Amino acid sequence: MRHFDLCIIGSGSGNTIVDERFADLNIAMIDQGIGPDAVFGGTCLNVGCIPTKMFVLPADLANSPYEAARLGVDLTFNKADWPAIRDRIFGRIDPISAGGEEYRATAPNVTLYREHARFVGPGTVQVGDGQLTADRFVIAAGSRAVLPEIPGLDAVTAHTSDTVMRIDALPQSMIIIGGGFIAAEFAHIFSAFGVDVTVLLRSDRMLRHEDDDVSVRFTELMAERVRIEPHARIRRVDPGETGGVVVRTSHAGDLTADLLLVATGRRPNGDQLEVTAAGIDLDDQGQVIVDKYQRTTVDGVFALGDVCSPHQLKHVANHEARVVQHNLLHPDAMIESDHRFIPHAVFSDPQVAAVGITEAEAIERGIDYTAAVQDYGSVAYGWAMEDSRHFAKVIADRQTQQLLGAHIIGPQASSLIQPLIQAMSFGLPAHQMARGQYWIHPALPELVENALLSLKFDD
Ligand SMILES: Cc1cc2nc3c(=O)[nH]c(=O)nc-3n(C[C@H](O)[C@H](O)[C@H](O)COP(=O)(O)OP(=O)(O)OC[C@H]3O[C@@H](n4cnc5c(N)ncnc54)[C@H](O)[C@@H]3O)c2cc1C
Ligand SMILES: NC(=O)c1ccc[n+]([C@@H]2O[C@H](COP(=O)([O-])OP(=O)(O)OC[C@H]3O[C@@H](n4cnc5c(N)ncnc54)[C@H](O)[C@@H]3O)[C@@H](O)[C@H]2O)c1
Repeated sequence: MRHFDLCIIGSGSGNTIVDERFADLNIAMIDQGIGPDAVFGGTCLNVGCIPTKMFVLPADLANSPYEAARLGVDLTFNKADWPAIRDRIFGRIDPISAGGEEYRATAPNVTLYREHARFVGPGTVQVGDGQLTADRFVIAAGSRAVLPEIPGLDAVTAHTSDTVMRIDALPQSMIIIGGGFIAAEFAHIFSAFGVDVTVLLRSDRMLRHEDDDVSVRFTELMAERVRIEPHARIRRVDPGETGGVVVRTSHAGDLTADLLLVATGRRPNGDQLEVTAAGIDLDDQGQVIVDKYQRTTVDGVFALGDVCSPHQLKHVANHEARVVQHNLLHPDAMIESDHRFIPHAVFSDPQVAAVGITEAEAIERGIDYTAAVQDYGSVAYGWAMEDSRHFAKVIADRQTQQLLGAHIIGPQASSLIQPLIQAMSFGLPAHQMARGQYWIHPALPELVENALLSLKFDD
């Protein structure tokens, strides 16, 4: 049985840990691969953040005639050349994945295993037919798409985000089950490309974890482009008579489509890694339990990213990887992860971005807060855009003026949110942030300035 100084399981953010400072360690890296082709490099690069955003860009263009017409420009959307878009995107991504694998496979102090791993005892991992041991482990095994228990689902082709970006041709129609991040982004992508999209929701709204004002507005705006079925009650799924699927519901009868996309959340992979065989504890959500140093319940075993975090976001996985990297190198001077103000963005149309608490959470926690909603159309650039649909909402502590939450729905939301993340991270009070700096006129960040100035404080 081979023994290593360090074993890293997962080549997503886990792959960022090993650099020249680890040159004197004998390292095993294990990755079974991701997506239909079991590629190297994890979710974000291959089947997550990067390809989705590369599809969003042409989708935004395909959707632009609608906006252009409002402003007096006559554009026509003719068609999306799906194979060309798909092949351009993966023609750029696949070589990066292959190059990353080659780099790791040829590193003198790294042994790369491209197989499924599972713990069989403390400090011992089964990899394919063999076993290995290591002094220290990093569990960076990510998460996987969950398929809900719907009768018949296993007898139809149910796409997930892992497969839907590589389909041969655009379908004419698509049913999406779920109303979260992935549903919101793919509903935009495929409807912009001309696909007839139906979204089946368990609740009454898409993005229901966002601030209520945002999720209500998002659902209204998305409903102009796709069919949304709230409170959908799915009885079963069957293959369609001429291909595709039939989703049988008890609220709207049988719904048919050429393609079914399931986007109902992702489950951490600690169970399949059988971490409990090594004494590593999982919580009731299946996440590997870690402390503030990213240490699991077993000495010498760290975890990071989706496998241990309620925030399944790449910037969180990357942050935690930097913490783990430091703590491996400096076991006597460990640093803590900073999970205070974790932002997120949904790259749909409209975009949504948020950081901190929602207004409902402020009420639930009994916080003495003040909130302000600022419409895009109320600032110069938004007025020039003739925007009447989008807004920013800020929530602050009424006494300290510290920002507690920020929520933006509209163009460039994912960029506009950044100064608000900065203010929260560095403790900048709202009015000081608004008046302590220039805001370029007539640029869109004046939306943030005016939202801050709209907050009413006691003094
Ligand atoms: C469609 C989609 C879009 C997304 N868009 C965004 C976005 O815009 N912004 C954002 O911040 N986040 C986004 N995310 C989330 C983001 O991709 C993840 O949070 C992030 O990639 C997690 O990184 P990780 O290192 O924890 O895991 P991963 O990158 O998933 O790496 C885990 C690796 O471990 C391997 N592995 C798992 N189990 C085993 C095992 N037992 N044996 C061997 N190998 C194993 C897997 O094959 C995988 O390669 C998106 C996710 C999806 C699905
Ligand atoms: N832009 C981004 O940062 C981005 C983009 C995509 C994915 N992600 C990450 O990936 C994760 C997974 O995305 P997701 O959209 O699959 O999950 P999600 O948690 O965002 O949404 C899941 C949706 O499925 C619904 N649902 C759950 N079980 C269901 C069932 N049995 N029947 C019907 N509906 C059901 C939920 O009500 C919810 O609407 C996200 O939570 C996010 O962390 C991030």
